[in-house]
Amino acid sequence: MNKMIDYRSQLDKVDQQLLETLAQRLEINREIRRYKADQQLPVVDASREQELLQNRKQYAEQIGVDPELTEELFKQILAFVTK
Ligand SMILES: C=C(O[C@@H]1C=C(C(=O)O)C=C[C@H]1O)C(=O)O
Repeated sequence: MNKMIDYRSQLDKVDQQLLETLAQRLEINREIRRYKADQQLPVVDASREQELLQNRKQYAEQIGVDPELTEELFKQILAFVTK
């Protein structure tokens, strides 16, 4: 049981880091949204998104993370930040 408490405490810490990293990304997205509005640029850049998804999947594979999970995760983030 001590082992489970230790594992869960490790997960709590990693999840906190994940959320803090997500918060950083979303803040950059907010700045880009303001910049694009000022410059009258379109919110979505489909070719950048395709390139990003390929890069993230490739890097995920390199470090042993499932590429499909990675694709799903980034598609969700991209849909959220461009809606
Ligand atoms: C941030 C941008 O705007 C949108 C959001 C993206 C992102 O969050 O990575 C990528 C492409 C765009 O659809 C950008 O053009 O770089």
